[in-house]
Amino acid sequence: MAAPEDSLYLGFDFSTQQLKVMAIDGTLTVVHQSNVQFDSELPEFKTQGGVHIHADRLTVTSPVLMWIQALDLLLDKMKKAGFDFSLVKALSGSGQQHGSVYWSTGANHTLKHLDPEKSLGQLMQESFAVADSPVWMDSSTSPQCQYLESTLGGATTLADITGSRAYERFTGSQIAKIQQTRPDQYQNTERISLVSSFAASLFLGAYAAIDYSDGSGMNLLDIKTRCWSEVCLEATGPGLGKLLGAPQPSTTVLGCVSPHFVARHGFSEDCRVVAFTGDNPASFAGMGLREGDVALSLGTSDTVFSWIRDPRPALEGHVFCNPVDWQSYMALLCFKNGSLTRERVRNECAEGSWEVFSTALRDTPIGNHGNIGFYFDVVEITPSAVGVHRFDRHDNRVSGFSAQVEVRALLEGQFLSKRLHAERLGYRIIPGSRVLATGGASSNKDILQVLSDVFDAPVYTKDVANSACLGSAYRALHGLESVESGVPFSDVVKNAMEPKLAVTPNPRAKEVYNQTLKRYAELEDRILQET
Ligand SMILES: O=C(CO)[C@@H](O)[C@H](O)CF
Repeated sequence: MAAPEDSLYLGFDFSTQQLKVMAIDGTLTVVHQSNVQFDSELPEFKTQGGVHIHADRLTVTSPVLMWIQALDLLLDKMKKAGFDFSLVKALSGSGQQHGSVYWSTGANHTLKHLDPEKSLGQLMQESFAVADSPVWMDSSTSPQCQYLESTLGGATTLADITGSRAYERFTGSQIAKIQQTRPDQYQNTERISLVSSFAASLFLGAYAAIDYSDGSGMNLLDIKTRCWSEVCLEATGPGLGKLLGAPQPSTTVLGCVSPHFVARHGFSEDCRVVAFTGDNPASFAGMGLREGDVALSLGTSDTVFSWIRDPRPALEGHVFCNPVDWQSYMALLCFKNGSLTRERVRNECAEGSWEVFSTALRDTPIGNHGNIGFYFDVVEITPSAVGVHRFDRHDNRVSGFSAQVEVRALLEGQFLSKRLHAERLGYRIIPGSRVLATGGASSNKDILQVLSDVFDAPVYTKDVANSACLGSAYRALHGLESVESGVPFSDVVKNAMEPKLAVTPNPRAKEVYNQTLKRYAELEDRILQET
């Protein structure tokens, strides 16, 4: 039996700007990392931030052959660094969500007969009916979104089935646009993959299934039956079910790595390929979330992941099948007004100093004397609103707060919004619930104290750089072990770097914020009606 440190597990992340890889051993220790930056290392594709923004400023694509050549480059880099591929027992990965790849007729045969004497870039030049894959930054498919929602009977019906209302970046509308505007290329397509299942297909040497979790980001999968929704397929394009193949659980071991990788790079022929998934589901796995947990990534925009068992899809946010527990779900909410808004208020109300900002939080009471603020410097995603709106304890609009009250109103408002919208999607604070905070603001304990008080839960911090890669490597290990023993993911990662307890909620906070949350929801509705 190989010692744990002699067995390696790989996690790849085909993200927007780069291709990354992380290797862990059987003790979950990271033993190797590498990456390929698309713009600088594959300049012949002339991308900016890994994409091409077209003249209409709405269409955004990435060259699929760039992703393929990046994989050739990355594996060569690893070999030059002395990485021993023969120790890899399983690999998995992730891809930017919603992007789509259109394999041309005959590509499956090419995948099954990859000459190890040649690179993937040389072998797959003619394998794609669409050279420029639409990616998640595209917003050119509003007509297709409107058609899909109206065909389904409205946004709410579509959200109830697929976990989200129609979004321009979601794959269903992107496929519909290709079919309508490039019928010859659609006709020459024998398979459609997501970026995640496209990457898995390269390693597998055959078309890989779309997994339930990343498939939830297409407006095509019924997230309760985990099958394609026939009505959504019919509203999108002819013969689409056959082109997509059947979706599979995210824990599926798809098979062994293609002979191309054995002969060309020295992989073991027994190395298993575990289904790839979306970057956010992979990050969810990398953070080691468990039922009742909610994770906040506090960055330029703030992202909220929560583990939910009973989903309540809404017109905001997204419910995806859970990548590590096929009977559960994960919710994803995006908030555009994040750190830039926090920095603006720090500059205007705290002399540009985080220390003065923290003092303001320590010197103002829980509940902020009933003052509530909404700070949408740019058009917010959740909810769709804009502008700064302030209310006093009697729900009267006011034009301003004192500097210290403004600082607390900003943070209470941002965290009340996150709790309100997460609960609307089905998140529930249960005994043992944890808030996991990552990103820049998670280093400020006074900010975390407000977060802990609003959620009435302890806040932990965890350095989750490259969480999508790490989550993919964990999933590779779990996929292999679950075949042999059915062990749950949480058992496989239980020795992973435990998050660090940062703060616990003030006992008085629960009563205050349960009341404030109701007022916040009513005032948000008022803003939405007025604007
Ligand atoms: O569109 C998104 C999620 O819905 C983005 O987070 C992409 O997954 C980034 F690749």
